[in-house]
Parts: sequence; structure tokens; C-alpha cells
Amino acid sequence: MRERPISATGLLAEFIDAGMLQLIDFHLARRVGQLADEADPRVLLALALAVRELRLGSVCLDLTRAHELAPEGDLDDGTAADPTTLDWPEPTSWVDDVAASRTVAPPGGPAAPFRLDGTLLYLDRYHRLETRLAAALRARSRLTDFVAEAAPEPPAHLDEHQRAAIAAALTHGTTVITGGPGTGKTTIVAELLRALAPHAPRVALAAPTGKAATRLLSTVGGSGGAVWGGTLHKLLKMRPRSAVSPYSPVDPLPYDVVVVDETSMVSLELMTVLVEALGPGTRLVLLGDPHQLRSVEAGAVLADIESADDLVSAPGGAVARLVTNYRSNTQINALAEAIESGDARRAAALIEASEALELIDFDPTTDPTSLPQVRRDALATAEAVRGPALVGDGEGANRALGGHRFLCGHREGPFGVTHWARSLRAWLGAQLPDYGFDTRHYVGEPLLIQRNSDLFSNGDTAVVTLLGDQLQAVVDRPEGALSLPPSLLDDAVDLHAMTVHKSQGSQFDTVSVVLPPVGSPLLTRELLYTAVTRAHERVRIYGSAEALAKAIATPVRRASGLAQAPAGDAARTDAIASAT
Ligand SMILES: Nc1ncnc2c1ncn2[C@@H]1O[C@H](COP(=O)(O)OP(=O)(O)OP(=O)(O)O)[C@@H](O)[C@H]1O
Repeated sequence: MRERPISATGLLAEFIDAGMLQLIDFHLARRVGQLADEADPRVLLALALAVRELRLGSVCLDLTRAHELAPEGDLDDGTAADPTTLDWPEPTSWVDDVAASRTVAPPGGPAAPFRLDGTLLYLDRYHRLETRLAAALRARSRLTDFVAEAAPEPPAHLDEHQRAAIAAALTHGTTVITGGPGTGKTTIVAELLRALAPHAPRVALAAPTGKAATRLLSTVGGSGGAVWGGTLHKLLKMRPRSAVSPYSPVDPLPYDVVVVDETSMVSLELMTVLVEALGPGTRLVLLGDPHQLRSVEAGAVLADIESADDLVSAPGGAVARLVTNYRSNTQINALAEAIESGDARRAAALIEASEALELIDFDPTTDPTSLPQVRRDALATAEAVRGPALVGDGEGANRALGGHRFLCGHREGPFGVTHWARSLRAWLGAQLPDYGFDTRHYVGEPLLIQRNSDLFSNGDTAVVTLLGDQLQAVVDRPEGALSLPPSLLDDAVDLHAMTVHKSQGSQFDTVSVVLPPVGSPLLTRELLYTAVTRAHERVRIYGSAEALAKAIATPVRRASGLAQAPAGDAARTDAIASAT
């Protein structure tokens, strides 16, 4: 039985019991209701669901589609109820009741903790962020200073989409370049910066993670001119957990061009701060793959911008799409396309027909290392890493580490990283001499770094290597291997398996994906797509055919009003004026 406070009764109790609301959602809605004398359970339900949706990454709740929401978690105890059997309020009168509540105000209306914009219910702060971002992007789309600029002919070896993307970025103030892995996003940034060097000498290359920023900098940093590289937080001089930057249109970022990689991982808040920090003379180029997993915080900004007609649009803005994956084999590309388009039957047929693709069902109650393919991949990778590590070749060990990776959707439980990494290490410890001690470092130990420093980035990997008679952690850095005493990486974690989330931006020859089980909220199309597209030669999917089909049929729904915000919406513009 789920925990439920005695203050929750009636409708709210029903939704808590069904796994649709957590206690935090309930308490927040109830407190706001108390402060504003709001006792209507239908209104409190709307507020609580809006809080829940924000917690899960949506910017708002569409009241007319609330009945499509699924319960969260609690897979094992079977207490999650079928949400269609719940007593959902009738949408039209629900919207009216919510609109009439003192807890809620319309866009541009008086101060209130929640805003109702049409049928979208927001926490006020997120409505303001969305309004500010839409206004800032639209204002940039009206900048025409770059439009007439003479664009040199892009290099002939690039494909037509890549050439069009470079031409777009040369002649627009804001350009969004989307494309799956290996479609040449990084390649064209190098070409773009070369072409821009005469007019745009001050360049900033940024990304949401330190690792992605370093990778971009090392790949394209040598294209000429002075190039700054780092995380978006560093670029914007934002303190941890702060949403404020000292930069603004009055005192903008001092760059001629700002390029952002891995934009799909950028939250609504961070994107708003970024776009508002740009002066009219600064070009903005956003790169990313909108089909990958979204930011940890609320928002799906890249996907919203790509799908909206007028957020980044002519004359000052352009969206360009790259399509050809030059890195992965064609079967992996075809599988990724089938996943992306929601075609589970085609995905299953491709897996059935291809040598490079495998679906392996497994029993979660048995140890993962009871599966022969798991044992083979784990042992082959550990031996390939340990060999060079034993003879002081840290770079070779890191290269071998990129040969294969176990990726899990879950962190905990039988499908999770902790369980898989622990059992893989224990089994390998029985196969290889001096391998896999819990208490001290060992030769060939694969590590995942989880914090940023001046020397390394969160997400970097390292292998413990025997250098002379010393154990050193050799960190894989884009600019070259870095040797450190392993004690400096004591907070790094075991890398026999990692989460799909953490794998974003990385590539491996072979990927083994451990799918979450049917019923898990993490079993989504984006998770599977992200995992599969990390591989360029071979993919093994550990999970049932049902879980595979379910993942492909379940796109992450992140509600936001960004893509639909009507152009020139007076109410929204007024809201900005009153908010700032
Ligand atoms: N037009 C092209 N012809 C041949 N090879 C290409 C072309 N464009 C890119 N490549 C090659 O394809 C590989 C992938 O390119 P790149 O790293 O730029 O893609 P990406 O979109 O940035 O990938 P990811 O997002 O996965 O890092 C590189 O080895 C690059 O040299």
C-alpha cells in the first residue's frame, strides 16, 4: 500500500493511491490552496498534477490531455492502477474551474503561483521562462544584419544538407542544426568557423556538459581565431543552482559567434538565460539531436524550437537538418530510423534479419553473467583493456574501453547499472588475476568521473594503468591522455556498466542495452534511440520483445507551450514586461 497523508481524501486520495501523484505534489498543491482559500478538489488535483509534470520534465500540464498521463513507478508491488478508471474531471468545466481559482492567473494577469495559458497550466516561474525565451528567440529572428553577408562556397566534399547548414549559419543570426549521431555536426562547425574567421574572430564553443564542451573544442578549436570553450554555466558565469547570469542584452556575451553542442540536453531555464545574454551582433548556432534523451531539468527546448514554425525563422533565423550518418553501419542507422519513427514492427524485423543487431530476453531474477553473450562481451572488453593497462599503455586501454559498453536505463534494481556493474565485476574478478577488488584500485579498472575540475570533466572515463611500478588512472581526454594518482579520482564510479543518460555524446563499437521492464516510466523511445545510436558496429538489446515494442511506442511526452506560443501574442509580451 502506498503511503498517503490523512489530509488527503476524496479525489486526491484516489490519485495518490493510483500512483498518479506523489506526496510532494499533493503537499505543494494543498499548501498553495490553503494560502489562497482554494478547497475545490478538482482545482487542487490540477495544481498537484502540474507540479508532478514539472517534476517529470514537462514545463506545463495540458488539462485537456491530463487523462493520458501514466502512473509513476512502483512496478514491483503492482499497486499502480489503470489511469483510465480514475475519476478524471470533464476537461471543459475543469479548465473553467481552474481559470476561476485564486491560485491561478492568466498570462499577463495578477501575481499568482500558477498561470493558465489556454488549457496549459504552469507554475508561474516556468510560464515566465517560456515567455521570455519565445520573445528572445523571435526578436533574434528579426535580426537581419547577417542575412546579406557574402557566404563563401562551402567545401565540395560535404553533402548537400551539410553545405546548406553552413550556408544557413553564415547568413543568419540564429541557426539550429539538427541531426543524429555521425551526421557531421562537429565537422561542419569546423568549416563554419573557418569561413567565419575573417568577420567573427571571437568564438565561444559551449555545451551543457564539460565533456561535450571539451570534445567540441578539441575537434574544432584549431580552426583559427581565439576560441573559448567550456560549459554553458561557465560561459554564462552562472553559479551552481542559480538561474542568473551577469550578461544581458545591455552587457552581452563578448563573442561574435556562440556555438552550443548537445542542445537537446539544455533545459528551458538555461536556454532562456543563454539567449537573453546575447547581443544583436552575436551569431548563435545550436547543434543537437532532438530525438535523444532530454535535459534532466524541465523542457524539451531543441525539439520545441525545431517543430515550431516561427521561433527560429526567416529572415534572421534558420533551421537546418543533417541526415546521413557517416559513422554507424547501415543496419544500426536503419534501426535508429525505425525507432525514431515509432515503427516497432520494422525494428523487430531489422533485428531478426541483421547480424549486427540482437534481441536477448533474460530472466531478471538470475545473475546477468549467466548469459553467455554477457560473459563473452564482458571478458573480451576486460582483457582488451587490461592488456595495454598492464604494460603502461593507458591510451590503448582507453581505446579498448570504447570497444564495448553495457548501458542500462535504470540505476537500481535488477535492470540497473549498480546491479549489472557489481555482478560483472565480481564475475570478471573470478576470471582474471587481481581483478575487481572492492577496496583498492586494480590494473584495468574502468572508471567514470562524476565531477568537473580544471583537469577533467564530469563524464570523462579513465583506466587504472600500471606505469612503472605505480598504479595511475589514465583519463581519456580529447587533447590527450592524462595520468593521475587514482586517489584523486576516489569519487569516480565503476564503469563496467553505465546509464544511457550518462552515455549521451559517447560512441562505442558495440553497445549492450539493458532495457527497463514493461511498466517502467523509463522505457521510452528516446532512451532506446539514444542507447542504440551510441553504437557504430553492433547492438545487443537485453529485454523482451514486448519491452522493445513498448519502448518504441512510447515517446517521452514533455508538455510545453513554447512551440505553440502564438507569434506576437500580446498577453505574453505584456507578461514579459510585467515580469521583468
Ligand atoms: N560529407 C562527409 N563525407 C564523409 N565523411 C564525413 C562527412 N561528414 C562527416 N563525415 C565523417 O563522419 C564522422 C562523423 O562526423 P561528426 O563527428 O562531425 O558527426 P556528429 O554529427 O558531430 O556526430 P556526434 O553527434 O555523434 O558526435 C566523422 O568521422 C567525419 O569525418
